[in-house]
Parts: sequence; structure tokens; C-alpha cells
Amino acid sequence: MTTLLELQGLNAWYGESHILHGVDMRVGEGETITILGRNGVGKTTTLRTITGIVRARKGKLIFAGEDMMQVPLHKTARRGIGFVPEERGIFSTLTVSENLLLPPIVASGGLTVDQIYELFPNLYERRNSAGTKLSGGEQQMLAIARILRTGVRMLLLDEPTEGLAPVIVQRIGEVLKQLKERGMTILLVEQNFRFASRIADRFYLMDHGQMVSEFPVGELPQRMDTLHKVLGV
Ligand SMILES: Nc1ncnc2c1ncn2[C@@H]1O[C@H](COP(=O)(O)OP(=O)(O)OP(=O)(O)O)[C@@H](O)[C@H]1O
Repeated sequence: MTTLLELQGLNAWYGESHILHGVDMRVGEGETITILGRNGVGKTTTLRTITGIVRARKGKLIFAGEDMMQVPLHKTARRGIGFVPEERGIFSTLTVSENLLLPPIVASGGLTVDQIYELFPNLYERRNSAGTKLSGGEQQMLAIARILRTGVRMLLLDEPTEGLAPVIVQRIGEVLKQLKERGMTILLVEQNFRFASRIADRFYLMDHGQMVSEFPVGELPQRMDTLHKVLGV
């Protein structure tokens, strides 16, 4: 499998705070990877460092063969990395369809608005509703949907199921599966094992700003006891 994203010895800082202490990770083209770890170990910071939002960083960060350390923040999306942050970033005064059309197209091959509405029928029903009127689940779907239009090659998702009802979590899982079938590469930070085990090919376990283990989804059952201990869930 071709490597799409590679991190080697990645370090990152917020001011004086050293948060990532040499992260090593590889994501193959078309793979779905989940990062697990307790609160505060650096999962979100890993995603923010990959996207270039965190600039105080050192180490190797290669995306599609290109050294991303040299790419300015405003150009990272154009390289094909789409980030859905935990706070979702929906514009509350704009309608669903206006939110959808906001991010610029960065490459061909993205979904059309019609394809997006096919994938998210509830967003079609709410296309004229303002962002403020949406439920948490609808906001999460809109945050994912609007990136699909842009033609990115890789989706970074930060805890997409947090605080959502089981039926919505299931729907988001189905959408991610369909995206995977279309060849999308997905990197997910997620606490919900059950959700993650339905879509992930591999897992990385993070602790103290490093990846401490890596395993395929098939090994999840025998690792459950250790994971429960490490994650405290
Ligand atoms: N903007 C910031 N400035 C300074 N420190 C930060 C900032 N954001 C996060 N941190 C700190 O960096 C560390 C790692 O945070 P991060 O959000 O990456 O953890 P996480 O594994 O994603 O956990 P969580 O699930 O709680 O978000 C934490 O100690 C956190 O307090």
C-alpha cells in the first residue's frame, strides 16, 4: 500500500510546553486509522500539527511525497488535507447550503452538492436552515460534508461522535464507510471503541506525546483489557 502520510520523530510545542515527543506514524492511501489515548496525551495536537495549525514543530512530516514542513498553513488544504475540528466550525448565521459552498475547491474529484445531499439526506431536508438551528449531529455531518466538496485526499476527524446520540453515531459510521469505499484516507481521533472498530483498519495508541503501540483492528479484542486500563474507561 502506498504511504500517503508519514510522521517521523514529530515534536510540537505550545509556547514553552513541549507536547509531542517524537511521534512516528504511517497512514497508507485509502486506510482508516484511529488514534486512541487518554485526555491530554496529544491526540488533537497531532492532528493540528499535521494540518500546520501548530507551527512550532520539528521532525519529519511527509504528505503525498512532499515535505509538509516547508508548506505554509494557507496552502496545506490545497495539498489535500481536510480537517474537521472537534468544535466543528459551522457558521451559525449561514444556512446549510451556504456553509456547504463556503470552502474553496482545492482539487478535482470532490463530491458535487447533489452527491453530498445523497450521502446526507437530512442535510438536504435542512438545506435552508441556519447553522444555529442544527442539532449536534447535523452540525457534525455538515462539518464533514463541506470538506468532501473540496476534493481533499485525506480527512482528519477529531472525536466526531462526541456527545452524539447512538443513532447519529451509527449514521456517521455509515458515511465514513462509504467514503472509505470511495478511496478516502481517514485519520480519526476517537474514544468510542465500538464506533472505531467498525471503520478502522488500524489503531495507534498514544501516551505522553508519543505513539506507544500500533495494531490492526483484528487484534482489538485481545487488547481490550490493556486498553481499558491505559485509557481508564
Ligand atoms: N492552545 C494550547 N495552548 C497550550 N497548551 C495546550 C493548548 N491546547 C492543548 N494544550 C495542552 O496540550 C496537551 C495535549 O492536548 P491535546 O488536546 O492534544 O490532547 P488530547 O489527547 O487531544 O486530549 P483531549 O481529548 O482532552 O483533547 C494538554 O496538556 C493540553 O492542556
